[in-house]
Amino acid sequence: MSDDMLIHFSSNSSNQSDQSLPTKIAKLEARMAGKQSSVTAAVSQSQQPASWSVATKFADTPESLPNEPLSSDSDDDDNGGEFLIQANTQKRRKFDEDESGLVFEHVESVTDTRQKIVETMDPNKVASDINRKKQSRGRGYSASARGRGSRGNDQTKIQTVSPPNGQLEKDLWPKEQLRRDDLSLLEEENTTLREKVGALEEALKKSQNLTQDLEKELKDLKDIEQQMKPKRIKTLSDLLISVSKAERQEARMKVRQDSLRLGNVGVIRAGTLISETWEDGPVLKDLNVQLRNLLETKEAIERQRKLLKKKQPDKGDGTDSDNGVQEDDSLIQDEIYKSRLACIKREEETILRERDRYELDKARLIREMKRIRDEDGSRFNNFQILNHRYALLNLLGKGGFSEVYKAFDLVEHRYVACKLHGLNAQWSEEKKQSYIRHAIREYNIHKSLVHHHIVHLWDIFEIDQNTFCTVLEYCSGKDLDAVLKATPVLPEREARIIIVQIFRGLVYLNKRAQRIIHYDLKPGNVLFDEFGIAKVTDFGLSKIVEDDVGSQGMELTSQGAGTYWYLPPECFELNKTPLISSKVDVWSAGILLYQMLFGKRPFGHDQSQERILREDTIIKARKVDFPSRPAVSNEAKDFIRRCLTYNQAERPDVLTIAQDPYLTYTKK
Ligand SMILES: Nc1ncnc2c1ncn2[C@@H]1O[C@H](COP(=O)(O)OP(=O)(O)OP(=O)(O)O)[C@@H](O)[C@H]1O
Repeated sequence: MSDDMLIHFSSNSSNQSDQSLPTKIAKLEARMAGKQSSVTAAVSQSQQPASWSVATKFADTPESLPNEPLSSDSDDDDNGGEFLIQANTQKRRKFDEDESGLVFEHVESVTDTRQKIVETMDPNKVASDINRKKQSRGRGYSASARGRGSRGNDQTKIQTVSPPNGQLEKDLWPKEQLRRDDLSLLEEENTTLREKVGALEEALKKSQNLTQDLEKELKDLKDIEQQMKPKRIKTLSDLLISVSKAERQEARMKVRQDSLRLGNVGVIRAGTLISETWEDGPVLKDLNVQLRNLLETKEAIERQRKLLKKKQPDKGDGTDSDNGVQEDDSLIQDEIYKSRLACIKREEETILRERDRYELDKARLIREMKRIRDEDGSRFNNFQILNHRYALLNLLGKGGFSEVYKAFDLVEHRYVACKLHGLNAQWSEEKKQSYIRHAIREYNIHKSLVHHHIVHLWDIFEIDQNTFCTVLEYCSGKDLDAVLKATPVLPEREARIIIVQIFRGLVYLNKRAQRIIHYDLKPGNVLFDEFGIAKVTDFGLSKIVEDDVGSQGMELTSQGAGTYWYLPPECFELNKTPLISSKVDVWSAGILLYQMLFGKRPFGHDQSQERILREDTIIKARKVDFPSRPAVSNEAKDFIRRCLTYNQAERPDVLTIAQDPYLTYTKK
């Protein structure tokens, strides 16, 4: 603040607009010089604080000025003024010193006063207020200083023109006047500031009250929210439950309707043995009847054609014209039979296609029936809320040791898939522990994976001694297994984009610091989200590739696990412990692509797992053959050949094959 004041003062002293003032004073002094003592001139001079700089300028050049007093006759001359000022130089210097001291006194007193005010005020608000005030005061002060300056000039004029009595005493008058002016100004400012401080304190008090009110309101709202939370959760889960119940009802109704058409599972008793068998529904029976009818018609027509051929007259019998007419007729008749046979063939093809569709519908129906039966038999089918946040809804499917439920995360407000791992109560403690260790290992691998083409694992928790749950990203689309059951052959374009996404996920697994071999890539482990994005899941058999693994790969410790149609020959090596690498996944992906394009697996398609092992099907899988239909591009076939390279050393690994042109898309 004192700096500020100094700036005012210095700017006040330097911003003198009336440069002619010293000249005027000098003239007056010169006029008076002859009649009055030089003291008067000094008084006039000292009354001009506003003209320091100019005075100093003059004082700086004393040698250029003559020393003798000038006559009043010559005082109209500008130079005359200069001479007089020169004569008063010493006095002026003294005044300058005094005035400077005075100014600094004022500055200090102003600084002190403002300091006291500041101390009584709120530091932040007041600081800004004072800043604002400083600026306005700065402006005001300058103006008043200028005002003072001009008043000083006026006084100078008055004094000069009609000097007051006792001129020597009047030497001190301007200083006193200045002090009084400043003091009254400061008092004025002080009062204003006090008023403002009062107003600010009032405002502060109000805002403090307001803050208190708002804090209380916030607390009340939080309390209400806390009270409402269980209600909200209840409402939400009730809604979810009613939707799920409706879905369950609809699913069962659809199964009932479909089974009326497609068939049902019946029970057969053979002594004490009860087994289930599929009983075809009327749709298949109808189709079969139609096929049989068509076959009978076809046979009848064939018979007619044979008869016609027999009836055809030998050439040369009868008249030419008769022969000609008969020949014409029989040709037409034969053409009619042929046309009818072609029509029957088309009808047959349509019915056969319908029968294929029936088989797919039947498989889907059996799958859905099984799901419903599993859901009905599940102990988690009564809409429980697990871990205080996951509302279990409907069963998605049942695996070897687990049930997967669609669920709703009441905290994150999103659908999830809850995989409930149940330990068999009959298992030994050792087996249970081994299963848990295995699941924890899977969890630890899976939870660290965050990628667009890998199903995300959100959570894991224990339900009871024999059950725990993993919470996964929910994929509302079908899995690839279900897709291929419904449509065994996919158009190449669709198959290609699926395999591209699977490789993206695999590349991610191989670019991490801790590389991972999935080891169980199969259609059931490729899921689709609502947008059709393919995601790899199930890391139950995955292997972490340790850093010190050699170029040939790591030892396969869990030989025998996995789904044999999709595993490469090295996994069936019996003479030594197999060494495996990401090339296992490359082989599996090649099988997947083949299956999507041709509707079957290239090796051991119709064989059971046990038969594949027994007959060394994969160990013999040295060459891949492609059916002639459906038509598939050579690029796709070459890519599959590269993936299914028998020799592990020659087969590309994931990062190498990821560069393959078949997996890259460029704008055409
Ligand atoms: N994240 C998920 N989102 C949606 N559906 C899922 C999810 N995970 C699994 N499913 C579905 O749940 C069903 C059972 O899955 P699970 O992984 O337990 O079965 P599986 O792979 O057939 O069995 P296993 O793991 O014993 O081989 C499958 O139909 C699968 O499509």
